[in-house]
Amino acid sequence: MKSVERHIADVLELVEPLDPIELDLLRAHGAVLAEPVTSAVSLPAFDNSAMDGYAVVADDVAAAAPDRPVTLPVVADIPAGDPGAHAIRPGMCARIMTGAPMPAGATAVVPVEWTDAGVARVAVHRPARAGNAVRRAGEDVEAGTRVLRDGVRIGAAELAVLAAVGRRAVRVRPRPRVVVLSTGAELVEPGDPVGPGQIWESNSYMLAAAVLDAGCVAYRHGFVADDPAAVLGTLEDLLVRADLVLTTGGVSMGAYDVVKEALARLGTVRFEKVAMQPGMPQGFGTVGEPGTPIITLPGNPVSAFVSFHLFVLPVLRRLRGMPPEPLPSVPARLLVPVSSPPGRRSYLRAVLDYDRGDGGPGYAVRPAVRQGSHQLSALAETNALVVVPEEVTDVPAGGVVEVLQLPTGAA
Ligand SMILES: Nc1nc2c(c(=O)[nH]1)N[C@H]1C(S)=C(S)[C@@H](COP(=O)(O)OP(=O)(O)OC[C@H]3O[C@@H](n4cnc5c(N)ncnc54)[C@H](O)[C@@H]3O)O[C@H]1N2
Ligand code: MOO
Repeated sequence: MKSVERHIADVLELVEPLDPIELDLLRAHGAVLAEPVTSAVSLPAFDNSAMDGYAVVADDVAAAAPDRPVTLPVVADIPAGDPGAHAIRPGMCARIMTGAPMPAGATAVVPVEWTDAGVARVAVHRPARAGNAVRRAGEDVEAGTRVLRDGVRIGAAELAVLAAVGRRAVRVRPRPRVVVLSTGAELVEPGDPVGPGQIWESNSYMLAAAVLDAGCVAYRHGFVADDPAAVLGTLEDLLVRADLVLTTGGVSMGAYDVVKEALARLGTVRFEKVAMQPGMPQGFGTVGEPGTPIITLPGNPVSAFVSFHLFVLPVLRRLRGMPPEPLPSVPARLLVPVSSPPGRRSYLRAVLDYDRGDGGPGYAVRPAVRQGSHQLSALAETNALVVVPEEVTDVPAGGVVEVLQLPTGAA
């Protein structure tokens, strides 16, 4: 059987990073920057006040005290947005608001709370040192410096930086578009009545959500019946909107395994067994012209879930122009013993938490009791996968295992 590593390497070969495009700021949210961003200007662009108060010459208020306030005439009123043509001389002050440009000659800002808030004249009852509550030009960003590097995911903070340096649009690798298609004659749309032998379809919902959580666009196609011609026809229709196609079901040894039957004929999709549990039957290749990558995941819901996180997530990262890293992993102490079939690497659904026992700082992990490939309820309660290597069949409680942390939500 094929190793997990070999399969990861093979599916990664399917894709290249998507070509960069120019997107307006809000549309760039969630995309990955495809250029380093340098600021043409300094931020702040001008010296300005950090507080609502009075711009003063610090020496003038050096001796101010509650019982000996210093009173100064207020010669200007400077709101934020003021073009900044004001100046003061020693013995004067200007009322100033947060973000307003410092008047020439002023060396400090006295917050309004340290004064009587006067309008024509103001009594200052606390000294302010030179530079107090003044934000200097360039102290955030100096003109000409790089503010964002190529390859970062554009989230809220990155959008703020882009807007603050005056960018309206930016060059990015867009969110990959992923079509999700389930197959199976037994599948019924959730909420619709189920007849004998039928089940409510869940894989396409799970995968569409996982795709969204991975920062991509998901098109859930629902499901097609167990008919190879229907599968091929549906795929052809969906390719126009896909950077990647994901299917579930129909890849094993069954007499009606339509995905395998339909795609094997094309000669561009390989079906293999990977030495893992769950997720053994896997397929990958391309469909259509010029060849849209396709990954065919097994139909058992837990198998599809685990396979997505091991194989599809790195592919999505590469499409986005990010390093195709695996899930983050940590060592953890097992709270219960586990077993695993020989020759296959097990991925056991588990709850990872801080070690609250005698294990000292670190993690402890409790695998779910229900580890069947069809047992979805346990999956919903877990946040991690315990890895039991191929050559290991038993690990006692207290043993240290590698644990993969599952994503917690939108990325
Ligand atoms: N003789 C063998 N039988 C099986 C083998 C094998 O090696 N030899 N492998 C088993 C393993 S492991 C897996 S995993 C499954 C994979 O089967 P398929 O990918 O062909 O999936 P299906 O047969 O279509 O379905 C399997 C199972 O999952 C349910 N299912 C499928 N799609 C959905 C969906 N969209 N939503 C919810 N549930 C779904 C389906 O009803 C079946 O119960 O094969 C084993 N058999
Ligand atoms: O390998 Mo299958 O994926 O166990 O159920």
